[in-house]
Amino acid sequence: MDIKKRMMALEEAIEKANYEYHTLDKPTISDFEYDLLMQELIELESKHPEFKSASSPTQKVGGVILDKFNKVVHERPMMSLSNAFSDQDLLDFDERVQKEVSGYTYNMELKIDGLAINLKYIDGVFVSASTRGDGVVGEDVTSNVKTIKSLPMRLSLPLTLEVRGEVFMPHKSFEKANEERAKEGLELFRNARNAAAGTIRQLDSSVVSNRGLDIFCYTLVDAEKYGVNTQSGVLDYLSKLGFKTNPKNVVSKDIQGVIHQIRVYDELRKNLPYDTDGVVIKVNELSKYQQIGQTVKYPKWAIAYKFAPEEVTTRLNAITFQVGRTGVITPVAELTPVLISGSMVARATLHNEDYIKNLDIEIGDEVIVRKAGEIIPEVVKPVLEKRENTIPFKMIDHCPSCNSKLTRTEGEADWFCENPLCPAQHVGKLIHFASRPAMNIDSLGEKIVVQLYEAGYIKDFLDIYKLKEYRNELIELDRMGDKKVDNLLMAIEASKQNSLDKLLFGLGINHVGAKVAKLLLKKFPSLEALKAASFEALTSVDDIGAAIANSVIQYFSSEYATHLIDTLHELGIQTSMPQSESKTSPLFENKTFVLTGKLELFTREEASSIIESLGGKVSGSVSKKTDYVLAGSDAGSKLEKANALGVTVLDEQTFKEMIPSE
Ligand SMILES: NC(=O)c1ccc[n+]([C@@H]2O[C@H](COP(=O)([O-])OP(=O)(O)OC[C@H]3O[C@@H](n4cnc5c(N)ncnc54)[C@H](O)[C@@H]3O)[C@@H](O)[C@H]2O)c1
Ligand SMILES: [Zn+2]
Repeated sequence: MDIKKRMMALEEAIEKANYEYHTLDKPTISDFEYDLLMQELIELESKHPEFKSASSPTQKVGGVILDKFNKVVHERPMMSLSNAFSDQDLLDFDERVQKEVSGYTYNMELKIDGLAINLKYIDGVFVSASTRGDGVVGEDVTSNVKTIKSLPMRLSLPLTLEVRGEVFMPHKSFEKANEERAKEGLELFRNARNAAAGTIRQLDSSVVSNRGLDIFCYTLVDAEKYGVNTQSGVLDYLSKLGFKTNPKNVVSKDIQGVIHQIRVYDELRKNLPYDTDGVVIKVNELSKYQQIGQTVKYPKWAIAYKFAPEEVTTRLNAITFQVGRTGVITPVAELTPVLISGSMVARATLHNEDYIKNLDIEIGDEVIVRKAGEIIPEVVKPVLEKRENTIPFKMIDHCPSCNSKLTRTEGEADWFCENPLCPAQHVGKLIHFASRPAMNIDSLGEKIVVQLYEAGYIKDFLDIYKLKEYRNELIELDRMGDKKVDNLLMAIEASKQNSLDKLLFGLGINHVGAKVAKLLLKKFPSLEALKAASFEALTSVDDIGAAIANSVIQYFSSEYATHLIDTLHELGIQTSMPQSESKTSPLFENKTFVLTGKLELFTREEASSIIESLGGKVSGSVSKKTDYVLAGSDAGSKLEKANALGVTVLDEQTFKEMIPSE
């Protein structure tokens, strides 16, 4: 296997997951799967540092910051935690700590599955709250956090301080929120963490106040300034000041004690009224932190032990089939609903035909289902001892949507519907096209796509742009009305201005993910140029291999592609990158930039797209490989690091002057 390709594929998969999880609050893979991808990438990077990219997700904290909130620069970065999955990982962690310091103990806390929030108090009065964001810049969510009843508005002492904690949604609130959403016909929250994150990042505070969020606080920034010397002491002190802290923390004198206590926590957590996804182990003595140090992403004096996914037994009542946008058929287990890790599960993936056959799963079996604070639960195996009156599984041979005969290529696991007119595939493609990372037509969600498709208004995404001719008819549709239709039409018109890489990604060409779309357009800055590109020309682009090239050629040689390009012209949708964007500049070409602080002349997106369009790269963290750091006001640790490494720091004015004029 080509290691470099694998690393790039991992990066792309992790970045997609990060975006869906941290920005959209709508993950599509489980935390368990995510952690596996991340572990694999970390391992490959340590074996092949030559292939490690400066912008690797292993070097970055969390997500993108939403524009709808004001931005807040954290005076002290809000970091992530490194992970442990086994006793051995914990022993290794302890060994690393021992190399740096001695005479320490460990404080253990439940890892609450919510989102980290930074709280500021001045003279004992609550003033503001922000999300972690990318660790350096977060979102101002003061008015939403204010609605949390257990958060003290005034402390028992008139202190000025910064406290951090986890905002979470207790199971009761989660169930109530989903009941209400079900009544209103809204999409359900997938789990309590996503519900909490989605709630905190929504604009209407009155909605937030009804959602029953709660908070456990665990960090006091610069605690030693307040005469506190241990992490367990921080928890006591915070509690005295009036903060809610989690009472289950335990101090352990060594790593053996930690390993023992984790077993206790794993039992205990099953009966808690909120989700936990692990245990956070921190060196207890704060004075040792500096000596032990930190990486760009996490402190070395703490680690998060992640619990193995929770497994539950239930009955498999039926197996149904889903058709994806590429025509792939996925068997789905229809289960007797059970509560797993705090959410009700009624369906789980069975992956493919071989998975079911290899595990010997039959309809009517009691099955073990796994889910760890996560999204798509999976059937782990049947309980064979309990088998009674089951029906053997038989793979279907015709598409459940269009009834075409299914095909399966030798050596591959999946069955496909290859009918280009298959309705289920069309709907899947339309949903993908409108999704945020693609054309970002916010008001064109899954339900509306299905509705418009079934009513015959959109068959193909080009039809989306013709919807405005049917305004009056659309208003008459169920659950529509003029306001909704006008919003929809406006969002559609606005999407015409998107840069071409979003459109190219939205086309859903096999192997052309968001990152590959950008790479391709750098060299071939229009759909016409892509259509004309030869196999050799395509594969001459760094990181573009034969599979991608073949897939692009196949797509653009179809009659449909010619029709597509013509129609896009007629509709007034860009099929080429703006002129200036396709020029490169020697000052930018192959240079790596890092942005930090508050920019005034440009938004971060503008600065990034200027850099990328001129041939440069934008990375999230400063390293020796960084060429320039563009620093706005209030720049923090990245600026310090740049200075320490001798990286050139630009102010905005200088940066502006570097941009070639037309
Ligand atoms: N499913 C997906 O698609 C997807 C995508 C991205 C991330 N994730 C999940 O998020 C994780 C990575 O996110 P991360 O960078 O926030 O790391 P993390 O969740 O592993 O650990 C850091 C976070 O733990 C939280 N925390 C809870 N209790 C704490 C305590 N007592 N003390 C200190 N911190 C505490 C804080 O919010 C802190 O920011 C992944 O391991 C995965 O589980 C999932
Ligand atoms: Zn079909």
